[in-house]
Amino acid sequence: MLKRLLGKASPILGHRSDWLGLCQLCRQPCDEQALLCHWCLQTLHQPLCRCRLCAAPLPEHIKAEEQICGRCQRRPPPWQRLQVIGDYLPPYPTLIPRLKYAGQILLAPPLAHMLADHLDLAQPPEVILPVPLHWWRQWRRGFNQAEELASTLGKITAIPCDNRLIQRTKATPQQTSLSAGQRRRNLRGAFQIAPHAYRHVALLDDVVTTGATAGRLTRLLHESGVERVEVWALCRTLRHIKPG
Ligand SMILES: O=P(O)(O)OC[C@H]1O[C@H](OP(=O)(O)OP(=O)(O)O)[C@H](O)[C@@H]1O
Repeated sequence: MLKRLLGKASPILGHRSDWLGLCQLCRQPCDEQALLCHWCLQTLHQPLCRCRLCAAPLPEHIKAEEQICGRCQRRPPPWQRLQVIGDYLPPYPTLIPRLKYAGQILLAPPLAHMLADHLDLAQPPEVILPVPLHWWRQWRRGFNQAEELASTLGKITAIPCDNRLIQRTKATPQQTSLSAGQRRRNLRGAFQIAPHAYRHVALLDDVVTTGATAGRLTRLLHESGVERVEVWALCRTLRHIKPG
């Protein structure tokens, strides 16, 4: 139903030929390669100073090495860093569902460019690992939004992507419809990690909400020998991420 509604509300944007030369947000004519006009692109930017662990916004004057919020100092999440563009605030609640549920995969490259602009790559990971979908959901959707983002991000950063290391072996209900506790339980036994030799990885998802997905995968990656897991996502929600 949601797919059908979003499909009607917004034009299909699966191929460059589908684009009518209008900004995908304000519908004004626009020449931008980014599919968004100059003004709407500005609304995608968010402040850069954020907690290194949960990406909550912090005052600008805090030094980089001290950028850990009070909550994360008390109860740190399992990953070593969370990097996002910003909070899940407009226009992201418009753009991300269009990408995922209305098949507008041409939105992935401009969103990946925006994320790249917000990443600190002083210590780059060896590999980008997009969070996988179960094959059945990927087949129904026609693509995996995280793989689409990873593909562009890999080209921009020159960091290779590995779409096969993590397998989603269990078809679980969507996280979106569940409470925080249900989200954690929902993912039990959902993923498998293939043998590898990575030590520092970036796990890429579209959104981090409670952190259940990123947390589950971080633990599995640590168990498989990874020492440093960075989580990269377009957005985080404003609720505090639960450590486990
Ligand atoms: O931080 P969390 O609370 O785990 O929530 C975030 C996850 O929820 C969404 O996926 P969902 O399972 O809804 O599937 P989707 O890709 O079909 O939207 C999103 O793509 C993340 O993977």
